[in-house]
Amino acid sequence: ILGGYEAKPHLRPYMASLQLDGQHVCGGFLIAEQWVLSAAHCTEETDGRVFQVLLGAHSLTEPEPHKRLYQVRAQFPHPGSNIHNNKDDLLLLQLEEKAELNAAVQVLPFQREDRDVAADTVCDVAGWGTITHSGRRPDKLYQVERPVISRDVCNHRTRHDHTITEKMMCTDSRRRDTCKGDSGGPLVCNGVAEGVVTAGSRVCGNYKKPAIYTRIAPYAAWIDSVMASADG
Ligand SMILES: CC(C)CC(=O)Nc1cccc(-c2cccc(CN)c2)c1
Repeated sequence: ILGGYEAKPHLRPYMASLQLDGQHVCGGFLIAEQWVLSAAHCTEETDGRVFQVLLGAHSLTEPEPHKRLYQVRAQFPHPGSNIHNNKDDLLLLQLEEKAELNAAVQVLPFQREDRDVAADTVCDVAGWGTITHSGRRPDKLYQVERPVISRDVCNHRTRHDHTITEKMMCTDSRRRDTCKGDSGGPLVCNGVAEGVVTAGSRVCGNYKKPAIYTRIAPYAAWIDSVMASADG
């Protein structure tokens, strides 16, 4: 998160850190007791290894009462996701067991009504992604508030040049922005997860490249079907 600030500990009890060998790779969030939603492109540099999911954390390294690392039983990237574009950039992770819910571990509801969030709506996004242009990685969760910008503005030739589909949304990226390691985290508007951070042009804090999110509502049926099929 660029231009943001340290979050209040455990006020975002749905936040997950997707880790490999104890290293934070991407964000994610708890959408059901045994399910975390993240971004498919987070699996690009894992060469087939399965993530571990840290829940209940504020600091990535310090011991905290409700902090717990969960094994992942299965990972389900959206079938339409690919490395060449940001389309269908969603990843469902089934935990090895149901997460123990408590003050620091809670589910976040996601938007099921497929309607655009109005431009200028101020939403918030959090993550353990880089907090400086030089790539400094924080130990604590950071957050930032960002206004939604219209798809027309985001699709302007000088911005994302008509690559933003109706299943994506954008927020202003002037100075304050998402960055490497924030992918997979939720864009929360009025207490509901409306989007999932995607890397997009992989630049950060440049107003010409607004932050891009996969809108969740268009994928509600896919999410429900995967959870139902795998839960048995
Ligand atoms: C395997 C993956 C972690 C590789 C990857 O995603 N790299 C990477 C590099 C630079 C910026 C970003 C990035 C993320 C989220 C939002 C944005 C743009 N606001 C950029 C992402």
